[in-house]
Amino acid sequence: MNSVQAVAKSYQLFNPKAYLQNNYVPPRADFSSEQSVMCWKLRCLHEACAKGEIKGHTVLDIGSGPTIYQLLSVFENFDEVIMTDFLEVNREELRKWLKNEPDTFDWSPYFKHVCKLEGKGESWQNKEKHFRERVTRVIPSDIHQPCPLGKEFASGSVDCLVSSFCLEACSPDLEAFQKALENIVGLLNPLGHFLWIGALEESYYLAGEAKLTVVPVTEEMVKAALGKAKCVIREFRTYSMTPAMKVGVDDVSGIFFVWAQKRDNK
Ligand SMILES: C[S@@+](CC[C@H](N)C(=O)[O-])C[C@H]1O[C@@H](n2cnc3c(N)ncnc32)[C@H](O)[C@@H]1O
Ligand SMILES: O=[N+]([O-])c1ccc2c(c1)CN[C@@H](CO)C2
Repeated sequence: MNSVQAVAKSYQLFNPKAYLQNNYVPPRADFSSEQSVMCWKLRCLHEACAKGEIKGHTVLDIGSGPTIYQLLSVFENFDEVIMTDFLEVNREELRKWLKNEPDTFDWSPYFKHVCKLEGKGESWQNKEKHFRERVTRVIPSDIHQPCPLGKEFASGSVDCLVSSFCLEACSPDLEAFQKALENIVGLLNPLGHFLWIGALEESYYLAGEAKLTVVPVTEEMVKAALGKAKCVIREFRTYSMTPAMKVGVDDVSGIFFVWAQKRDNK
């Protein structure tokens, strides 16, 4: 078994509901405090999307997991949203939520917060309804394949890429991290936009029975990786985890937010 296969094996124990409880409820998702890491992430995504440049037909989310927050500011500027993950348990969790089935995660605080950020007076129920309508596919992905979505998706077939906490959490080492970045950027049209959130200097995280190994990356390493992947950085922001945000489910030091654009291949 090679190192990529070992990572895939470790994910067999990944528990979506435990993962959501570890990271997407207070204190990390405390909407009463602007200092919470989730308020920071949603602010970064909102401010980048509010500039009006990030728009087109298809936005693709790589390594969605069981979460949707990463798309709540970007989705309205696109005709279709494609969500993807390596694990069927995560794709099933997303499908159940999209069909409004019982016993799924309550994302309403997130919709309320994004409506507040946008300040358009839109009801959160309306935004939630629109989101459910806009997600057209929930399909498998594997960032370690040259064609992460399989042969159907030719290179340069999407207008915007989103990925949050995936590349560093699924790559055994920096070389695999770099190759995975180039694999997913290959899906992006030239001049397409890339909204990327990730963990800084993290070596592990927990998701129920699963203890996942993370390749620790620094701000400089992420910036260098983007340059090698022929992406121009439009914005790079970081958040340092405060003691209140350190809840014992990982050893993450900080979070990065990148708005990047794929270079034109002319
Ligand atoms: C830390 S979770 C991130 C989930 C979500 N995007 C978020 O922001 O919390 C990492 C995700 O990557 C997925 N994953 C693991 N190996 C992968 C691979 N080879 N290709 C794509 N996704 C993978 C896992 O199933 C998991 O959902
Ligand atoms: O602070 N957070 O909001 C937050 C959310 C998700 C994740 C982290 C931190 C750190 N670990 C990653 C997996 O590598 C997942």
